[in-house]
Amino acid sequence: MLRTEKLNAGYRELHILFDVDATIEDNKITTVVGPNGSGKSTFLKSVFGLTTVYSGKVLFRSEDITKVPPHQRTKKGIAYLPQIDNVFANLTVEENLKIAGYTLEKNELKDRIDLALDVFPELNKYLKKRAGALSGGERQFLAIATALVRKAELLMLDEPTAQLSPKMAGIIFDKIVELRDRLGLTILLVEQNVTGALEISDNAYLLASGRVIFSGKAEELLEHEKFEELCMGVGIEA
Ligand SMILES: Nc1ncnc2c1ncn2[C@@H]1O[C@H](COP(=O)(O)OP(=O)(O)OP(=O)(O)O)[C@@H](O)[C@H]1O
Repeated sequence: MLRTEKLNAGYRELHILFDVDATIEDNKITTVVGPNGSGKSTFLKSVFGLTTVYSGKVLFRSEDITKVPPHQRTKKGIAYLPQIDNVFANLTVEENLKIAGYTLEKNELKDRIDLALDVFPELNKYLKKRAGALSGGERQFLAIATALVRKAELLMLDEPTAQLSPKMAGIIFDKIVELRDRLGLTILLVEQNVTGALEISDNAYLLASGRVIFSGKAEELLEHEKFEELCMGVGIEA
């Protein structure tokens, strides 16, 4: 579904990603792990068009989208949910869902909201509540629900379980699996909760200092004899 080829990207003159080759397969969960500052979020932002790309390509369904602005990537079915500020805190849950689908015609909007609420029935009782008053987990539900209303096919989530209780993190992981299995979505995940994320993932990438140092099956990475060293950044040459 999505491929990057020799992607070099960063923030103006600050070069962060080096020659990143990645293939994000359809209907799979792919997790990007790596030490703090290794460029995981920058990778998601680059796929969404929020960084400076110096060279290389981003291909979505074989189309070169490297120069396509973010709002058009959204229209193509790519959703990027940053760790914070991923909902409108001052609007109600219902308003957030409606705004997400503002380009849809009325019946379709209703169908998409029904679908989102079917995946996240927990939100039903909060429709009139301000999003800012939701718990961290509920806010993640809402953020993902708005992506469903927007008809996302590739859903990129940046640390969706950050600051959540282990129980709520487990629920979020279960929902992510449901999005893959029930709705056929393709998920690209960045997580600090490495083990939890890899356990639900099909594929994995490990970044260190902006370079891919492992790519393969998630279980291969989980079972790697140097798993902890690799993921904590200990012993990795910068
Ligand atoms: N908007 C920005 N402008 C300039 N530099 C940035 C910006 N965002 C991130 N960086 C820098 O890019 C580098 C990679 O950051 P990034 O957030 O991609 O890493 P990460 O692997 O997601 O880290 P973490 O696990 O700590 O979230 C860091 O050195 C960071 O300071």
